[in-house]
Amino acid sequence: MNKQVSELDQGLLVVLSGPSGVGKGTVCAALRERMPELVYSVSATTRQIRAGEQDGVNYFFKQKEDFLKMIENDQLLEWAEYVGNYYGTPREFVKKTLATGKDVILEIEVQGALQVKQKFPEGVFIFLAPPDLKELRSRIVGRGTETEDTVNSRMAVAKEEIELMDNYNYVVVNDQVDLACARIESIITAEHLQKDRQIAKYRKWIKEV
Ligand SMILES: Nc1ncnc2c1ncn2[C@@H]1O[C@H](COP(=O)(O)OP(=O)(O)OP(=O)(O)O)[C@@H](O)[C@H]1O
Ligand SMILES: Nc1nc2c(ncn2[C@@H]2O[C@H](COP(=O)(O)O)[C@@H](O)[C@H]2O)c(=O)[nH]1
Repeated sequence: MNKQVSELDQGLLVVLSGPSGVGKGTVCAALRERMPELVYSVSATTRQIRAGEQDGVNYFFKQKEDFLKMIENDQLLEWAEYVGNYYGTPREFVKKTLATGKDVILEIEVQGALQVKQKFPEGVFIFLAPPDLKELRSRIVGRGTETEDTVNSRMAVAKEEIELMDNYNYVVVNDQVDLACARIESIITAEHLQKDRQIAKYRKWIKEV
């Protein structure tokens, strides 16, 4: 693990959230190619592994008992039950990575994002939005991973999630993957330049001189 930095130089916690099928995974993967320094937090889940997914890469796939133990032992920064499965962010990895000055990105659903906001209001909360709901359904269906029932459940949750957009700092429409990535990259760059973060550092230096 890299050296720890002072509290003022900690990395940014970027939370990319939004309805299932909007393209969080796709945009996040493209963003990590553009910004290889951005560290992706691998979540834990109890859902079944999909074809092409790898344990420890896409998710840490857990039995329900093991996931519940992680909750009991306070090992998760946030967790949520989503359409019949549990999902959560391992706390220690995020904490340690931010402490080395690196930015971390979480790709999570809305209940979890709101929990992170409570605990970590200085994070950057980005809602990835679909161009419209018809396109959202066609992306979930087009991915070919869900039954008709789970498509309907995910769409029902999506409508509730869109109502919660107001809790985020930014809304980025994922009309085209490269455009969405460019918008998110600009947000991250701007957040690093945000004046309160800069002022705190200069004040510390002035005190030290
Ligand atoms: N801008 C886009 N235009 C068209 N299709 C897209 C776009 N972004 C993503 N997709 C497609 O939409 C589908 C869903 O994308 P993806 O799996 O990344 O969504 P997600 O938000 O991560 O979903 P989940 O939350 O369920 O994991 C995929 O088939 C992906 O290729
Ligand atoms: N609250 C959390 N939500 C998470 C986490 N990891 C992923 N997710 C979200 O769950 C849904 C469903 O994901 P899928 O892989 O089954 O399609 C989706 O919105 C993910 O973003 C997490 O750690 N916490």
